[in-house]
Amino acid sequence: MSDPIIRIEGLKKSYAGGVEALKGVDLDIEKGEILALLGPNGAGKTTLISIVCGIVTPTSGKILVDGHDNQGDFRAARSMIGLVPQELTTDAFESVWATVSFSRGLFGKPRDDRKIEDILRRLTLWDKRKAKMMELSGGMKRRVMIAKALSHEPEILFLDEPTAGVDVELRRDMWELVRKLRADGTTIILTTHYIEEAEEMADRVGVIRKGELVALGEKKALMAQMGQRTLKITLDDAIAEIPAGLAEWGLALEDDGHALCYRFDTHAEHTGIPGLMRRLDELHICYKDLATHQSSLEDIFVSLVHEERAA
Ligand SMILES: Nc1ncnc2c1ncn2[C@@H]1O[C@H](COP(=O)(O)OP(=O)(O)OP(=O)(O)O)[C@@H](O)[C@H]1O
Repeated sequence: MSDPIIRIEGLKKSYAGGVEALKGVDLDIEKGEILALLGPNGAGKTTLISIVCGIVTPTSGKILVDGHDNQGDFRAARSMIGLVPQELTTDAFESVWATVSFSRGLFGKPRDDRKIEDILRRLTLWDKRKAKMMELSGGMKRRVMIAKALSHEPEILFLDEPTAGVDVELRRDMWELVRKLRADGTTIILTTHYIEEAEEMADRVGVIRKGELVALGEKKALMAQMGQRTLKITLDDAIAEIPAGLAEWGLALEDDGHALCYRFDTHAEHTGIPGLMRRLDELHICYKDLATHQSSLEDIFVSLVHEERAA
């Protein structure tokens, strides 16, 4: 495998108040991938992004962006990165065109109107180029934030909660846009609270909890590795409660008593399924369908966050 485009080593951050926002994160980000960082509020996602983008200083640790140390060689490292922050920060009285082209200048890139036009067209903002920021809808403002972040042609784009508070339609538009950017070769790191977003978009998913990266992997592998399966047994006749004779399987009664659900670990030596089927026969509980499904990323995420509460 080629060198990662971003290498994060032993990253720690303690804020002045004593909050340990990152407790030693190691993470390699591959060129061209979409990596989704999931985590509950306050897990440290924004801190991680802000340090990589040079907005927050780490307490310790090292970050290389395409081999450039983001402290020792900050300008080279930062020029490769575009950041779309959570907050929409633009000048209300500026036009879309000025906002985006000014941003390019900030990175010392020579003026290139064709490039700005190209970016605005890709983000379907061309028709709005003369509009003032304050005249735009929330969704358009978000697009301008992305256009700004792309204005200096970065190879890496960080999106901090790109779809927080946007409606479903706009969220799908954003996903489409992110896919297009990836197809053009941009590496994308996004943080999100929406599991659906990670499931839909990401090649790899990282879960951050209390300043630590507690899970990281290819989306499908992560689901297979951490997931459990559920066996759903659809009964001929509904039952009011789970018979005592089935207690050891810890079943759940669903669909108004028409289905029994059994969660099992795919990696366990004994799944418990043969015994369960025998017991159903013994109890004369007849069923008409059996189906299993893999637990979703959401199930995995909820169980990780649950561990946090239990800890
Ligand atoms: N400037 C700051 N000063 C002190 N503490 C901070 C500062 N910024 C963040 N924190 C704390 O660091 C921890 C991590 O915050 P961070 O914003 O990185 O989390 P997050 O995962 O991005 O959360 P969210 O999903 O809510 O955006 C939190 O406990 C937060 O209160």
